[in-house]
Amino acid sequence: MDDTVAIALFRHGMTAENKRRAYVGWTDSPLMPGQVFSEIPENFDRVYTSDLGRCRQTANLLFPKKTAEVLPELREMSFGDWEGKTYEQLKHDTIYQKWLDNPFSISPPNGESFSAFTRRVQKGWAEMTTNMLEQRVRTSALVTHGGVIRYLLSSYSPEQKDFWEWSIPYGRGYQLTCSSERLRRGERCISLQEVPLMGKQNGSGSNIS
Ligand SMILES: Cc1cc2ncn([C@H]3O[C@H](COP(=O)(O)O)[C@@H](O)[C@H]3O)c2cc1C
Repeated sequence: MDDTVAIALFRHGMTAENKRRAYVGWTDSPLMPGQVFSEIPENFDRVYTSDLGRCRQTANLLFPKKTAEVLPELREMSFGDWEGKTYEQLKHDTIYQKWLDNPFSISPPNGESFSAFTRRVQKGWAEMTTNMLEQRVRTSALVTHGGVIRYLLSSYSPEQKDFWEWSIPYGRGYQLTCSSERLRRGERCISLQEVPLMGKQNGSGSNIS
């Protein structure tokens, strides 16, 4: 019996805030107009999404026939007072400079610490995978954010790369194939591949996060 489960992780399409390279965590920002996503050839049993509008919007464009299940725990890290600000606007801020040197131990003012963020994402991942295993879902797609995907790949991909080593293009997906048993135990998956998209998506191909 095939005991594997596939989970494809998609980053949302580019937003205006992404384009001006502002920090956007919990701030909502609609997708840039005119982005065309081709339909995904794979027929996913289930679609999950972060609760933020840019992800819900992308989930609707990628999977127009499916109702996505919303997982608020899989939203991006909160940048607190820095939300909507760019590097140029923040570069003279001493806390920001310290954070750039060590984003895993310094927190943005009124934002989330990296450890609070990863605890929350782990909770969301556990909720999603438990739901998949209980309901015998074999293939699912999760539409989420750059930071969340980096963290999930650095934790669950068989390839052991650090958080910053992954490049996460807008609107593209990475598919993890996992054994049910390892997934249940919270262990690494067994393979990782890029999800091939049919056609092309405007505004993709950039790795800016
Ligand atoms: C530790 C950490 C450092 C970051 N530096 C930039 N981003 C990135 O996070 C956001 C990516 O989210 P989205 O995919 O919704 O566009 C970007 O705004 C960018 O600021 C970070 C994210 C994290 C977790």
